[in-house]
Amino acid sequence: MTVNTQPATERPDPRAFGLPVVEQADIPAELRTLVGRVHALIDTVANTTETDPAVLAEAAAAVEEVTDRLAAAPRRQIGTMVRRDLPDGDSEYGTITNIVAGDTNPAAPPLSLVPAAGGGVHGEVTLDTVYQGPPGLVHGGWIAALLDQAVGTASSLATSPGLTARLEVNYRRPTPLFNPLEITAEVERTERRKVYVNGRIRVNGEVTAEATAIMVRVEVPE
Ligand SMILES: CCCCCCCCCC(=O)SCCNC(=O)CCNC(=O)[C@H](O)C(C)(C)COP(=O)(O)OP(=O)(O)OC[C@H]1O[C@@H](n2cnc3c(N)ncnc32)[C@H](O)[C@@H]1OP(=O)(O)O
Repeated sequence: MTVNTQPATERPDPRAFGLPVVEQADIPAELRTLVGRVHALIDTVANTTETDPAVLAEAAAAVEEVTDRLAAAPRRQIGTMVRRDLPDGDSEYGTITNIVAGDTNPAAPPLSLVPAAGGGVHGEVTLDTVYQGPPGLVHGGWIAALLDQAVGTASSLATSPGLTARLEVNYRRPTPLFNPLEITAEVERTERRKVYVNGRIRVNGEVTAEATAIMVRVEVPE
């Protein structure tokens, strides 16, 4: 039982599987601004107390008009990947619309995970009411989603990309909205294609949720 690390150069290039790759640096700043404003729109619509039918109808028409204008351009191919440079000089691929970490997904927080000094990955994210479950708290499914992303990224960077076969989440304390969530994960051991990974979310240094996972590395045809 050893932790087998694999250099980034041996990771499969998504283009070999017919998946387009976008360089993160090539995503237009204006698209990033649009993504941020649409996220703010989601949060605002979810929380508005506006009841004037005329105001609401006008807003819906304005959103429809913008949607139609953007829909005039072709949609991205499903499975489009983004290549990101990491601070340690390594790089990673992720799906560009990933619901947790996707650069162009307005519904994503987004969570950015980078290699941690002591091994594994870490990231920080603050969630608004878009992710609310119980009053003032992060939805349990979203806690699992954050942890799934963290264990998946830790496994991918330490070995090679895989799919989550098993994810067990222990919800120890409520995870609050509007507080920085510190997310960490690291590989414990590998057995053939199975990668055993642990992850956790901390708020003010206290663990609110932790996960154990088995990732199964995808087989890359020779
Ligand atoms: C930088 C990029 C970072 C990306 C991060 C992304 C994070 C997000 C990750 C996800 O959300 S993935 C989406 C959710 N997961 C899935 O949809 C996976 C669905 N399941 C499958 O596709 C297959 O079941 C799976 C690929 C997991 C395994 O099928 P395989 O046919 O490839 O594996 P196989 O059955 O040959 O088993 C290989 C080993 O894994 C073990 N295994 C398979 N499924 C298991 C399971 N469910 N639990 C425990 N072990 C399992 C199996 O016993 C065996 O162990 P041994 O080597 O000891 O014989």
